[in-house]
Amino acid sequence: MPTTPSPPEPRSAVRTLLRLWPYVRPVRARLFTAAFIAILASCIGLVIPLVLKWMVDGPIADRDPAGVWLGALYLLLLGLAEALLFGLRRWLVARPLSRVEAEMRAGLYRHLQRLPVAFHDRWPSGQLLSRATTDLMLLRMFLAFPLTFLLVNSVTILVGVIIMLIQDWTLGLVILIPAVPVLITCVVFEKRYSGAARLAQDQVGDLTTVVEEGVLGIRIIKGFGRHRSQALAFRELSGKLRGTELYKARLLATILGVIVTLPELAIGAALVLGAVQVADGDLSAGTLVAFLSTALALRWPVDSIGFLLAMSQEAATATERYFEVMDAAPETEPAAAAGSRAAGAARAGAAAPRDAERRDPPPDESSSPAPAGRRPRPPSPALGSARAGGPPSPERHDRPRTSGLHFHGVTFRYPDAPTGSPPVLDRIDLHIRPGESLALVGATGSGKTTLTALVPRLHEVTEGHITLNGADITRMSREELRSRVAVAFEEPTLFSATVGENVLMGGGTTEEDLTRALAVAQADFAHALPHGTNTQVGEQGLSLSGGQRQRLALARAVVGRPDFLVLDDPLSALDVHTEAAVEAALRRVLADTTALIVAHRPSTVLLADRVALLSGGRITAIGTHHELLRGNPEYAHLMSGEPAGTQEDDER
Ligand SMILES: Nc1ncnc2c1ncn2[C@@H]1O[C@H](COP(=O)(O)OP(=O)(O)OP(=O)(O)O)[C@@H](O)[C@H]1O
Repeated sequence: MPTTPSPPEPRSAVRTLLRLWPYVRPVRARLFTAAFIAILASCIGLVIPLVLKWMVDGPIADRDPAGVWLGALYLLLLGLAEALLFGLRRWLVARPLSRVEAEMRAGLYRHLQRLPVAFHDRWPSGQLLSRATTDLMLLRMFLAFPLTFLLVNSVTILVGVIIMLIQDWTLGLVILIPAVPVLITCVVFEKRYSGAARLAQDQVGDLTTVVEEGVLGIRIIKGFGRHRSQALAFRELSGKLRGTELYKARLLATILGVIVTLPELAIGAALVLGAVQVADGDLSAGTLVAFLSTALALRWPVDSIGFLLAMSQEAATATERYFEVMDAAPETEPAAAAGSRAAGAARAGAAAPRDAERRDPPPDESSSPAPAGRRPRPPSPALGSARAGGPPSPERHDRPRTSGLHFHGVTFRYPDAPTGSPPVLDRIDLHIRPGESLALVGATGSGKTTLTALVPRLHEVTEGHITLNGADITRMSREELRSRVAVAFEEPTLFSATVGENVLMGGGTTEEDLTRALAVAQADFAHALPHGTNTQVGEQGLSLSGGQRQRLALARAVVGRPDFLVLDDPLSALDVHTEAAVEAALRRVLADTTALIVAHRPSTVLLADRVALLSGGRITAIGTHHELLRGNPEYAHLMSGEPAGTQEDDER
């Protein structure tokens, strides 16, 4: 399982949160209006003690019932206005903030799609899922509540303290005494809480990964009776998370204890001191009532500082975690991609120059003749002349033109490989001629899958380069490259969509494309499904058999009539009869498609014109199946499971 990448250097919560500005900017008018309304509502709350003072020193002291009723009416109106304004604030922020959350989530998903495979190899899926769900929810809550109320409460406390100082400055100073210890506690709390919040959110990510693996691997877990050990692993992780959450709760309890107790003590002291002053006649009873009412009105703004700071810290951590992904560099597009894209667009409707390239022997074609008896080929009935083609991209002329798929001195090392370790692929030179299919054979772990992944640029070569009909693949836009190269992997991944949608993901658009591709892949079973090709396949296609999934993946690879096919052991899950039928259909497709096929079995090798043996990171032998079988002991050993009776086929 990939490990969680370590968090970056800590930076201040405010600086981190400021990175949200581009997302908040479009709704800033509503947010500022809402904050202004909340400040207004909060300050109206502070007027209530002043009305009380007027009532106590005026109508109540004068025993004037009409004045008391008027005062009560004022209080009612002020209370109503405060409630209405707070309601209006909530209405103003609810809709725009859910938009901010949705935009950020869409941005994250878009970016994840553009990140290279090497990034996904490094990052556990649970860490990405938790960023897209829990972290973004925390951010929405922060924008809706703590962001506004840290401002509103600060202004309310400031205004309230000024009012109290104006009422009686000595009592005001008594109330202010706890300010210093409260501030120090807040600073200490923030530091400790930020570490705990980060740990908890990372642990949520790890837990998500375990849940996801448990759900996706449920067959293995049940098959091997591993549910107890899996539950134990889950319990251990959730125990760790619980420990961190309890630590957070203890920190929060400490700050709340300080924040609530000290101001209460100060209010108590002010009450005693004020009562003495009233008794001495130095202070009016109304002023003391107003003073204490103001102090009590400030209790919630002060008490809430603790959890507002905690929520802000969690939001800062969520922002940090969000941007760790957003800051990762996406796959780069070459500068020439724009021109190439235009060329790609033109390809659909233009005559096929690749066909022309095929007609004109490429420069090196003479030096590496096609296997006897295989050329010239008739047009394929399956793909025929309708196959998409187009004018050559400008960059096709950058290098000496070699048609087909060409590996030029390609070396590859995984980015996370230990330094000094030998490369997985070492100076690979391989040429697959236009229309030729080449089988790649090698021991397990020799790098076959890695080599095939370099063609659609799922990984970038470390050294050397790969060309398609003479054009360096790094100089094509990915869009163009992937429209020309189709892949089918040994593990056929399907998506929660209909059979038809899964297949047409490969590029075709029409019902005919779909029917033809299903026929080529011998996947006609799809028509017999309850809703035909509109039948939903379950998550990852798990409602289908392995062989059915593999055939649909194959149909997806051929549906777009690609120029280049890369097949990674595509028939491994098929029974012998289906395999023979798929092979027969594939042979027609391969007749004019340039193909690289990873093969483990002679039956798959026999689909290809030539075979290359990959060993120790290098191509150590190349020739026909028969030549290698006779002349290469390693190849003969790898193919030694060959069933009797295939000899005749070999001679074809
Ligand atoms: N994402 C990765 N990061 C680091 N190393 C990897 C990664 N994927 C594969 N490898 C390593 O690269 C080597 C080649 O793996 P690869 O999957 O290409 O072999 P293969 O020939 O296709 O094997 P098989 O026939 O078993 O499918 C192996 O040693 C493997 O451990």
